[in-house]
Amino acid sequence: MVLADAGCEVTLWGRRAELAEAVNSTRTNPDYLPGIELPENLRATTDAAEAARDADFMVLAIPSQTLRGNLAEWTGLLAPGTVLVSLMKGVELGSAMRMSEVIEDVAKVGADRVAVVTGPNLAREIAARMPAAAVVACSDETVAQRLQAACHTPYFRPYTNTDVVGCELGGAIKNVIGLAVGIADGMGLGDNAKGSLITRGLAETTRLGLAMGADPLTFSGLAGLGDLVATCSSPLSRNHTFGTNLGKGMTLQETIAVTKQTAEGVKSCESVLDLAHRHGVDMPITEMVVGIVHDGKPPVVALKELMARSAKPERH
Ligand SMILES: NC(=O)c1ccc[n+]([C@@H]2O[C@H](COP(=O)([O-])OP(=O)(O)OC[C@H]3O[C@@H](n4cnc5c(N)ncnc54)[C@H](O)[C@@H]3O)[C@@H](O)[C@H]2O)c1
Ligand SMILES: O=P(O)(O)OC[C@H](O)CO
Repeated sequence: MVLADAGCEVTLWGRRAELAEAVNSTRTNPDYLPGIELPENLRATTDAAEAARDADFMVLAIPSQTLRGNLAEWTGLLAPGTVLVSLMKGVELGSAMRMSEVIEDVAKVGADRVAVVTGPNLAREIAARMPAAAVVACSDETVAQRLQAACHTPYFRPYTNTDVVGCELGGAIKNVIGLAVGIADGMGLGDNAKGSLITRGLAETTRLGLAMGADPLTFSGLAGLGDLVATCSSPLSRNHTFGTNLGKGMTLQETIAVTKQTAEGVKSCESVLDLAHRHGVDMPITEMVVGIVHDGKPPVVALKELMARSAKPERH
C-alpha cells in the first residue's frame, strides 16, 4: 500500500485465491486489514511469476523462519536487476543468519541487490496512513536512495542508511526486548522496570552490534531506539502482547493459541542468543526471555536472577 501510494505499480502475491480475488474486487484485505481502502495501482495474484515479472523491487514480508523455503521457489523468476527488499525482523534458527544474508545465500545475489526496510512501523498504524518514519538500508547507497524514493509518501518518511547489519539487528532484537517488557507489564512491575528494560535492552543490542561490525549510532536511530519504543509501548505489537500474556501467567501453549500472527521474537530469541554466544557477548535480558519462553523458567525466578547479577559500571 505504501509503495502504491508513492506511485509504484504494485503486484501483491498471496497464497489464497479467494483473498487475492477479494483484494482485487473490493480494494480491501478483509482478513488482515478490514476497513482500509487499498489503492487502485495495487493488484493481488497467486501467480508468483506474474508478481515477479520485470520487477524493480521484490519486497519480502513473510515469517523469518519460512523465508529460505519460500524464496527458493521464486529465485528462478527474478529479473536480472530486481532488488530484493526485506521487511522481516528475525534471525534464522540454526544458521543464525540475518534475513539479508539468507536472501543473498538463496538468491545468489550480491549485497548491492539486497535492501532492508525497518523502524517503528506497526502495520495497522501504517495501513491507517498514520505518520511514521523508517530506515531504508543497503550497502549501496544509490540503491537505498532508489527505494527511498519508491516508498516516500506524505505519511511515510524513509531515511537511508548503509549499516545493514545494525539495522537488521535493531529490528530483530527489539522483538526480544518487546517480549521482556511485555512480561514485565503482565507481571505489573511498573514503568521504572519498563524504562530499565528498554535501556538495558538497547545496551545489549549495541554490544552485539559492535561485535558484529555495526555502527553503534544506528541503535540510537529509528531501527534501534525508535522501533524499541514503539514495540515496547504498543498493544498493537504482537511481541509485546505475547510477553504480556506470559507475564500474566498464561502457559506458552495458551499464549501461542491466542496469537494470530507472527511474533518473531518467540523463535528469534534463540537465534539472537546463539549469535551472542558465537560473538562472546553477554545478553542477560535475551537469556531471560529464552529461559521463560523455551525452558519453562517462571518469570518471577528470571526477574530475581536478573536483579541479582553482579554489580557493574553502566558502560560495560
Ligand atoms: N506486522 C507488522 O506490524 C510488521 C511491521 C514491520 C515488520 N514486520 C515483519 O514482517 C514479517 C512478517 O510479519 P507479518 O506481520 O506480516 O506476519 P504475518 O503472520 O501476518 O505473516 C505474513 C504473511 O505471510 C504468510 N505466511 C505465513 N506462513 C507462510 C509460509 N509458510 N509461506 C508463505 N507465506 C506464509 C501469512 O499468510 C501472511 O500473509 C515479520 O518478520 C515481521 O517482523 C511486521
Ligand atoms: O507486532 P510486532 O511486535 O511484530 O512489531 C511490529 C513492528 O516490527 C513494529 O515496528
